[in-house]
Amino acid sequence: MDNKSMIEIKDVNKMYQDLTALHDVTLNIKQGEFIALVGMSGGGKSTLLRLIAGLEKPTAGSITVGQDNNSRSIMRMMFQEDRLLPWMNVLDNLSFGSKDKNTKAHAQELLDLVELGDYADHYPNQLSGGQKQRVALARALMTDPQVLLLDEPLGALDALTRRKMQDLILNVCEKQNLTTILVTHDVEEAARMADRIIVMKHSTNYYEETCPKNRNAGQIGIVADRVLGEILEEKEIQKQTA
Ligand SMILES: Nc1ncnc2c1ncn2[C@@H]1O[C@H](COP(=O)(O)OP(=O)(O)OP(=O)(O)O)[C@@H](O)[C@H]1O
Repeated sequence: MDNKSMIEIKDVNKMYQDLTALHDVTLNIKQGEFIALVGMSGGGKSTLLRLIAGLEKPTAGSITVGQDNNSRSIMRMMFQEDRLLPWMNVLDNLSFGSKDKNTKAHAQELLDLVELGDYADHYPNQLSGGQKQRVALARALMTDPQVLLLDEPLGALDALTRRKMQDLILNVCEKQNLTTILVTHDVEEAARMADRIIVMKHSTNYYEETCPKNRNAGQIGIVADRVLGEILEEKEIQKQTA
């Protein structure tokens, strides 16, 4: 693994009985890079994320995360549902399980980072969907991860809140220099947020699109259209081979 690589995925295959969920995936993800995984339903996005997280093992190939062997501890995952504990206030949700006296101060810093500094003593049922997701993001950052895995975290939010969350996540990832992998169904979200978009495919193993830096709305639209074109083409190929 070279110095700047954070995640190396080499010739990865994943079978579930006789179903091929992933076929020969090779990807090199650099430290600080923001990757979006998109593609047809069933294309293997969540499978790849689970393999990277170490929740499942590849059938063949290898995945290396970080520069040392203790790689799993540097990753945190965030899901569509916030998974907060309803009987604990926001601060306790973040500091739960730790006896370190600095933990609450760290939790408060992270709440400030996600713009919820004044909500430490609120309970989850007193928060909006977007606020709960911001708490979930702060909680994911409690152990100072280097890699953030996001499985459709904004899927349940309305369009305006979703847009605000996209900016907030980008801001947080940049400030914390996180390597981030986002699974999303929304090609525009991918085109807005990612440095690189990976379209998961079965006909070939994947298609890749590098996004321009400091992109404007027009460029986001062009990238989103191109990515959508790739997904539709894959859908057509699958229809013909079915
Ligand atoms: N635990 C499992 N057991 C058997 N098959 C599975 C399992 N997990 C995933 N699969 C299959 O692997 C393929 C890829 O699934 P995966 O959930 O990774 O796709 P996805 O791209 O994330 O889909 P979606 O966009 O619908 O969430 C699918 O055909 C799915 O049915």
